[in-house]
Amino acid sequence: MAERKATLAELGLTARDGRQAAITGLTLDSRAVRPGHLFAALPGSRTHGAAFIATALDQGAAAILTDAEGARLAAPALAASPAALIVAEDAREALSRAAALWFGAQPRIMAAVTGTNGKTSVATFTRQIWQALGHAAINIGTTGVEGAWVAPSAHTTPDAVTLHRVLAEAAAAGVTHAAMEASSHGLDQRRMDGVRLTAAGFTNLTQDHLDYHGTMEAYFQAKAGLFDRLLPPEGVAVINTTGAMGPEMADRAADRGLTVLAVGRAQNADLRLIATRPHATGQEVRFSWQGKPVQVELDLIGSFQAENVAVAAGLAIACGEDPDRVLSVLPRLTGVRGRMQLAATRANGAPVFVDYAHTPDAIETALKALRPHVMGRILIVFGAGGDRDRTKRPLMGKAAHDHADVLYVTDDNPRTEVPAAIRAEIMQACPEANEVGDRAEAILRAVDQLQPGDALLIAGKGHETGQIIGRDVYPFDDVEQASVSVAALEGRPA
Ligand SMILES: CC(=O)N[C@H]1[C@@H](OP(=O)(O)OP(=O)(O)OC[C@H]2O[C@@H](n3ccc(=O)[nH]c3=O)[C@H](O)[C@@H]2O)O[C@H](CO)[C@@H](O)[C@@H]1O[C@H](C)C(=O)N[C@@H](C)C(=O)N[C@H](CCC(=O)O)C(=O)O
Ligand SMILES: Nc1ncnc2c1ncn2[C@@H]1O[C@H](COP(=O)(O)OP(=O)(O)OP(=O)(O)O)[C@@H](O)[C@H]1O
Ligand SMILES: N[C@H](CCC[C@H](N)C(=O)O)C(=O)O
Ligand SMILES: [Mg+2]
Repeated sequence: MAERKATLAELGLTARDGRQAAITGLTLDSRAVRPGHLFAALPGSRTHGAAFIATALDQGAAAILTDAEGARLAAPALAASPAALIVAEDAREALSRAAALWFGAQPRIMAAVTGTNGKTSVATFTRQIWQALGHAAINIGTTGVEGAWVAPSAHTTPDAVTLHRVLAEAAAAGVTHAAMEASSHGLDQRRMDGVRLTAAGFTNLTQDHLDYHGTMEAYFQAKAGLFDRLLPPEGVAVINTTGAMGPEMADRAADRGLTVLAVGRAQNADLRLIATRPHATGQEVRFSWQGKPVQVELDLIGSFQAENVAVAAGLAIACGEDPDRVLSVLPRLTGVRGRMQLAATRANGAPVFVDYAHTPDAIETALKALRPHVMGRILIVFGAGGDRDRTKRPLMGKAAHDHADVLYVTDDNPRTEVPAAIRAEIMQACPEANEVGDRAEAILRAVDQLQPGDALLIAGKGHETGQIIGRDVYPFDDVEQASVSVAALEGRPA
């Protein structure tokens, strides 16, 4: 097959001096530049991509897309090159729009969800609802691309080039519906500008990622970009108005003239969550759709999951599904890997749950969700990630102190930080905790303590399969460690 080429105009770009180029591909990583490629030299958190323009030109780049600073930084290399130079006010946005044009196809119906906690759950449930209603659907996010088409993913919101490639390949494979996670980093970095959305959802906003955004206000503004910028005027905003900062986000969407479909516990919500009744393996939930009550059985633990299901159902409805049919398939939803997952059970009946809670609010929510299921004590094993928001660490410690009975503070991806220093920051707020740096040992010790009626929550890593120490990733899986520990203590093979 002849190599595909596009003009700059076909990618919505104009070179500074009107130069033309025949583009054979797009990339934002100089290491991936091939002859004829457009290299996007983007401003980064560590360096400016302009530092790699000379290398990209040496490798045969036909065009460079950058911002004014990048053009200034790489002026000598650019002056000596025949490559076209495109200087954009926001080079990230220009790259995303060019990627959308280069790859072209997207699933016909696309929904995105943002919020501090619950994105993966909502995106997965939305995909499951669509599949149950007979559509070829995928979800894209922290756990990769899943559903009717499958691929791994390094990011919750993939970079613009990867994302648009995935959307085009999935569409070519027949996928008609996609639900994706919009992370605050992804929104801030314009990774998903160019995605054609039918609806967008919001779960909640509580503290995380202040290392990146600086303030909660800036974090909120990044998330609000989904409704301010990405959702087209005819799009529907599905908002959990009883989630933290839900009313503020609903106001933002309404101010722009978007249709708001309110979900959650508020009396006037379009899709209202009236009550939940927990039992051993799930919960009975009473919803109402525009005033008409419906009772459904959910095979999921935690009333927060009922809220996530409400956002997912709202998204499916906003994308055109019949509300009665959407509500009728909710009992078929299955849990997301590493989200309140029952990982093992001791011979005395005590369960071990693995959950991805890695923020103060998520730890509190997960522990409170477990309480109605537990007559004895709740034990928790948790840590906090290195090279991430430091200020959340004591708040995570406090949430565990306030809502669990026995605490084990351990390591969770220390990355390049000193693990003991991270643990000390958590333990400022929970000095009574047992400190066990080695995560496998912490899990074993906690499992050993389980009495009849107790439950253990292993928080923070969920579906992850590695422990990041320094720049190395060591195999580690909380679910596996839970069953290995139970087996070792019960004297039987795992
Ligand atoms: C803070 C952050 O978001 N960083 C992401 C960002 O990097 P950056 O722009 O800061 O890159 P940089 O290292 O300063 O380099 C600047 C530019 O030079 C380019 N470069 C760099 C080196 C080289 O040899 N050649 C080259 O061209 C880079 O591609 C980049 O465009 O763009 C890179 C390329 O797409 C990402 O790989 C990188 O993700 C890093 C690894 C990361 O850890 N990101 C996390 C925080 C993240 O994005 N997380 C969210 C989820 C958060 C949540 O909700 O929990 C996510 O969506 O996954
Ligand atoms: N609606 C919610 N409210 C509060 N906490 C929640 C909610 N949904 C999930 N959580 C907690 O957050 C954890 C992560 O859930 P999930 O993976 O769905 O969120 P996420 O937003 O995708 O996270 P990430 O930002 O890491 O991608 C869960 O394991 C649970 O502890
Ligand atoms: N997407 C989140 C995941 C955090 C998970 C936790 N295990 C950690 O490493 O902090 C982040 O990168 O902040
Ligand atoms: Mg996620």
